[in-house]
Amino acid sequence: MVRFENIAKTYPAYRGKPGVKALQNVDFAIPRGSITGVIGRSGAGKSSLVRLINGLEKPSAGRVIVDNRDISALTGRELRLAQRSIGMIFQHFNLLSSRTAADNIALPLEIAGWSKADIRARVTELLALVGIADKHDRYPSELSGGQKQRVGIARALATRPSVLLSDEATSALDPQTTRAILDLLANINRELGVTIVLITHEMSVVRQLAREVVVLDAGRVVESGHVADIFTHPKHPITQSFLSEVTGDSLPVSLASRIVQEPGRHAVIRVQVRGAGAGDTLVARLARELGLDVSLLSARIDEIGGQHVGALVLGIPGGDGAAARALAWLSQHQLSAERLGYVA
Ligand SMILES: Nc1ncnc2c1ncn2[C@@H]1O[C@H](COP(=O)(O)OP(=O)(O)OP(=O)(O)O)[C@@H](O)[C@H]1O
Repeated sequence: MVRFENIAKTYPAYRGKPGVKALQNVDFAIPRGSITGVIGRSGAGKSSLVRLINGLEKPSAGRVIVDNRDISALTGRELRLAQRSIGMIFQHFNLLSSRTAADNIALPLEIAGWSKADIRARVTELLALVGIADKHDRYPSELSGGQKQRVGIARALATRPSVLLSDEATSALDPQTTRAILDLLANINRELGVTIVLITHEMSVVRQLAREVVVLDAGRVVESGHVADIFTHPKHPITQSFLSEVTGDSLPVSLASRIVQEPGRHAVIRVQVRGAGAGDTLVARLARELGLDVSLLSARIDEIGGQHVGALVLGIPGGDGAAARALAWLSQHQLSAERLGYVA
C-alpha cells in the first residue's frame, strides 16, 4: 500500500528562477494489489509524485508511506533496502547498451549481493515471465521497443518488489505494442499481486489497464476513485477534457466543416452518453416521442469499466422549436446535451 499524507513538494528558487509548488495538499491511498493510474497534463506533478514514492525526492511537508514504512524519513542503507521493494519502468527503457538482456536484468540482483547461481536461475525465470526467453544474449540494440520494455519490466521485478512504478512506460511504443505491454502488466498484477502505479498523460492507457484513477492538475488531486465512476461522471473540466480524447467528443472533420451558426435545415445536438446501456435506444425513443425524423450524424461509444461512455451527434429537423423540445426531452431524461449549430 502507498499512502500520501497531506504532501506538499516545493522546489526552491535558484539562480533567479522562482520556486515551484509542484504538489500541494496531496492526500490519497493506493490500495495494495491495485492498478492505479495517475493522469495529468505536462507539469501537473506526476514525476514529482513518483520520485516521492521511491524516495528519490523528499516531500516539503507530509509523509509518504510505502508498505507501512515512512519512506520519506529513510536515508542511506535503510532507504536503499526499501527501494528494492519498489520497481520502476521508464519511457525510454533505461537499459545499459553494453549489457545483454540477461545482464541488464541481473544488475539489481548483483547490487543486492545475490550469488551467481541464484542470479542465473532468477534471470531465466524473469525472461520467461515477460515472454522473451529467447533473447537472453541479445543486446538492447538488437531488440525492438516492446522487447526492450519487457527487459525493463523483468529488471524492475527482479528483487520481487511489492510496488511497480510505470512512468510513461508505453509512450514511446506503437499502439499494438502498447496493448501487448499493458496486457503483460495486467498479467503480472494478477499473478504476482504487485501494486502497479501508472503515470501517464494518455487516457487510453488508464482506460485499458487501471481500475483506480487519480487526476492531477497543477499539483493537486482534482478527482480520484474507480475508473468507471470517474469516467461516467467526470466532474472536473480537466477530467472531462481527458475523457473527450477517448470518447470522441471532437467531431469528424467532414461534419465539423458543415456546421454553421445561422439557422439551417437541421439543428445539430450533441448528447453525452454515460452509464450502462444509456445510448441503446435513445435515438429511437427521441424520434418516436417527439414525432421527429431524427438523424444520427456521428456516434462514438466506448466501454470503460463496464459502462458506456461516449457521445451521439443528432440532426433534428423542424426548426428551433423542435430543437428546443428535443433538448428539453433530453434534459428530462438526465442526459447532458448541447446545440452545436446547424447543417443545411
Ligand atoms: N528538480 C526540479 N527543480 C525545479 N522544478 C522542478 C523540478 N522537477 C520538477 N519541477 C517543476 O515542478 C512542476 C511539476 O513537474 P513534474 O515533472 O512533476 O510534472 P509532470 O506532470 O511529471 O510533467 P511531465 O509530464 O512534463 O513530465 C513543474 O512545474 C516542473 O517544472
